[in-house]
Amino acid sequence: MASTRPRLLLRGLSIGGIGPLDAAIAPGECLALSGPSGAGKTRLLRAIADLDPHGGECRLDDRPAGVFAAPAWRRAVAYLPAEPAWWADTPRDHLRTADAPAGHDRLAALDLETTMLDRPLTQLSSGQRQRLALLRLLDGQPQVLLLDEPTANLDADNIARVEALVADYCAERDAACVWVSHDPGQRRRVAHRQLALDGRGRVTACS
Ligand SMILES: Nc1ncnc2c1ncn2[C@@H]1O[C@H](COP(=O)(O)OP(=O)(O)OP(=O)(O)O)[C@@H](O)[C@H]1O
Repeated sequence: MASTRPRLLLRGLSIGGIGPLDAAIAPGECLALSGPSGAGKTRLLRAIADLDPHGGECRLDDRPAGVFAAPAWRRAVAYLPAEPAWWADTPRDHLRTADAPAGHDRLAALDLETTMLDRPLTQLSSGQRQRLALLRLLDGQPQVLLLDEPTANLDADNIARVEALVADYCAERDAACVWVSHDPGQRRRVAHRQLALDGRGRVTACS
């Protein structure tokens, strides 16, 4: 981690009775977020991405979210939903760097064929779409990744590929990551620190 100034700073973040959450995530650092189903993990990620009204403060490199235009904040602090939405027919329509070397490298890193880029999304498996959604997210070159169970539909080999790609991206770009996972083994593998919510959305444990 190149610097001690937080990439992402959260102060008193709350939404619908969930929180408050305070956290400082350094460049290159990954924070795992866990808690029972319904605890509020998704709502907190959406609050950080400024997708829903919330309380508290989020800062990127010490700049408050309020000084960013909403689309700029959401590009820099990018949220990957557990069930990503698609607005066009094929993966290529969503990927700016599909034909660039970096785009090809990332496809290969996730064991995706380039021919897949032109297939209708409706004809791809949920695991293929989940990996493509991660590529779409990285395409925007975010400084913070908010990952909501990004390997939920994947087998062990592809889980390892996703974990490696995210780790490489964060290390290369000094990006921060908040990774929601129900898998304790995955949280230990990917995260430098962990934070847990109880069933009522309060922070109960940090490590
Ligand atoms: N837009 C919303 N407005 C009000 N309540 C909501 C909204 N979205 C979800 N909820 C509720 O807020 C609580 C937290 O939901 P959330 O999706 O954040 O849980 P989660 O911890 O991500 O769960 P899971 O592990 O099952 O994905 C749940 O009780 C849910 O029903």
